[in-house]
Amino acid sequence: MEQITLEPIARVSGEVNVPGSKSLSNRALLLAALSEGTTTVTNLLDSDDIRYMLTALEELGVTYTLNEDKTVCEVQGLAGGFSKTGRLSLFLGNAGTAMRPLCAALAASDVQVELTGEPRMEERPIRDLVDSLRQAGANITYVKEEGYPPLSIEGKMLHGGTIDVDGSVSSQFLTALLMAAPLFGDATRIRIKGNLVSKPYIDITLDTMAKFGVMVENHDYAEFYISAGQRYRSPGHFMVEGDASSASYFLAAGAIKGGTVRVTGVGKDSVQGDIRFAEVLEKMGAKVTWHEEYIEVSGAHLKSVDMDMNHIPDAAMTIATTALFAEGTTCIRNIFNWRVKETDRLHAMATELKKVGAEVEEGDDYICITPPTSLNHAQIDTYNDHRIAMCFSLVALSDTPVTINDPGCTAKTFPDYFERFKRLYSDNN
Ligand SMILES: O=C(O)C1=C[C@@H](OP(=O)(O)O)[C@@H](O)[C@H](O)C1
Ligand SMILES: C=C(OP(=O)(O)O)C(=O)O
Repeated sequence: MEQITLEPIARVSGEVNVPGSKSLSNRALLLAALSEGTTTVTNLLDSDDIRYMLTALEELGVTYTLNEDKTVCEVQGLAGGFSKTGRLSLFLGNAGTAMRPLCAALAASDVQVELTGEPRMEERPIRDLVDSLRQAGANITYVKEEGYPPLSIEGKMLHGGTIDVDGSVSSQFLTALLMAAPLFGDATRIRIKGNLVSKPYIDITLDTMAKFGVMVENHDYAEFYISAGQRYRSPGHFMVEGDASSASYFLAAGAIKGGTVRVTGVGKDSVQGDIRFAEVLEKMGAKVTWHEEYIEVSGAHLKSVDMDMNHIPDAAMTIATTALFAEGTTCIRNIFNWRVKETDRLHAMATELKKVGAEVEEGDDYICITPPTSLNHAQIDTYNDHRIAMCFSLVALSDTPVTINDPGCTAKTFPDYFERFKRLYSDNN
């Protein structure tokens, strides 16, 4: 197994431009494919999750060209759903933003397809989405275990109407329904059951749909209405913002060992909820400058926080390792769905934080972290979870090295993370 050891880092400062947002890249590619007209997507993320979407679209008959560094993609829209004869099998790795939205769009298309993924994808729930699509008439069956991929889909015209969806496990189910709704035969009313999690991702969905010409009525995140007859139309050009979750590691580094770190590619008006990670750093005592073009963080004495972080589930993991540098006990609450992502993140984070010496309380839906007086040098297991690899790189901002097992797992969303992280301190140490 590959490993990387980061030696203690005395100081960080400088500017980092983060790669394109995973959430926006996969939404834009799918909607460009369903649109009338050609869309040029720029600042596209080049990572595993996006490659799975691109490969699936190609196999579904979508024509596109990619530039050399794969950050510009010109997509010829289909002006409606997918249509392909013969049975297809599409492998989607562990990309939730490909599996869930494609499931809905394909259920409403003229295709016969099996959706498969990595072993962990077969443990990630999808029942709430399948149940809601079945209300619209979808024909989807579970190939192995009930409620989980792989899925066999006999696509057909879905009727829309009133659909209930449980939003308490993943917002991606609602995102998938919303994006597919313009393919349905009728107007669609979506009613949310349970407490909708990760709400800001719905804002990303609605904003992207609006850029592709489809308007959704949002009744306080409890009910959504998509009127009949709306069709996706290419905006011509779609610029993907930098990834706000990827920004969190650099911003946290600035708060812990700045100097000042400026992250460009995302700014105060970003559509991504994860920019609110910087508000948590502010609460912990860091100085944050919010600009249209960048977010900048300077180091300070950090103190603990006790917060509901349901709105920033991905960036909240970065708070768990930032907590190692804060005075007092930090609690991250209302994060039950950490357990159904790339790994059981609640348990994995608790296990790895204990290895570096932290005192950790792992609750059903929360984690509390009390830092030790000095950190241990540990080998961090990453469970094929890119975010565990990235957030534990922050341990090197102490006076102890850190060894990260399988650092290549960052390829899911940030293939050259460790090179970019090193650039922040190689000029300063
Ligand atoms: O819609 C999206 O782009 C995402 C939604 C979130 O998932 P949940 O809604 O399952 O929390 C987030 O964790 C994931 O990385 C991306
Ligand atoms: C939860 C994540 O991914 P996915 O889009 O596969 O759900 C993530 O990137 O942290």
